Amino acid sequence: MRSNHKNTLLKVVILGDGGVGKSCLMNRFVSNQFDEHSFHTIGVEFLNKDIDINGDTYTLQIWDTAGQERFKTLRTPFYRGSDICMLTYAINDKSSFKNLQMWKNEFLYYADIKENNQFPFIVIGNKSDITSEREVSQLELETWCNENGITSSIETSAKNASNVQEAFILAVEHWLRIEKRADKNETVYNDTVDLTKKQGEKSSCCIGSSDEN
Ligand SMILES: Nc1nc2c(ncn2[C@@H]2O[C@H](COP(=O)(O)OP(=O)(O)OP(=O)(O)O)[C@@H](O)[C@H]2O)c(=O)[nH]1
Repeated sequence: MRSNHKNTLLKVVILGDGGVGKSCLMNRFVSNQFDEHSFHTIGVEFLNKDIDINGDTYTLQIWDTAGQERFKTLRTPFYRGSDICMLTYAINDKSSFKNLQMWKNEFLYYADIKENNQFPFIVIGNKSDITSEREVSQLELETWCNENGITSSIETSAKNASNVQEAFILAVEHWLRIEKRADKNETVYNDTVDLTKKQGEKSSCCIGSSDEN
């Protein structure tokens, strides 16, 4: 009997300032471990992990990048071909939140993405276990996402494993929504061409876009 089970490989890149917890998030997700004395990443590192969503398997190839400015030339060549981008800050570090815009722009430029509202970004507010030191409110997070057309965001703690699995699932679900919409538009495009084009006539149809993210 043939199975309809699909296996899809997705490249996920994690960006954000040095020290926000990108490596710890990846290690919590992949190995369920947390390192209190995690070293700064130099360049990039990647790990694979499979997750199942609605009966299909997604192999996430997770690229953890160096957040420190001095490693910019080492990390940016790895942005191309990404399927998902996780923009990460720490809830106790306002400046890492303010830098999200810079990270988004850097990613769009080096990944060479033209239609930025069609790309699955997810914003991660890490270190949610230290709320007593909170410098970024949930409202500020929502506002920034709204202003930037981003519909997926979540607060996580790599330390106590809160919402880490959920963040990666949310990211894949976001990717799936965009993928389905692209398929639908393609079908509409093909139907339009087939149904309206008379023989010998040039096609001049265009694909409609949607505000929904
Ligand atoms: N309290 C708390 N500390 C965390 C959490 N995640 C990471 N840390 C700590 O934050 C520090 C930096 O974590 P990393 O994962 O190395 O940060 P990074 O973003 O990968 O840093 P770069 O490699 O320099 O870009 C380490 O001391 C971690 O133990 C968290 O969820 N809560």
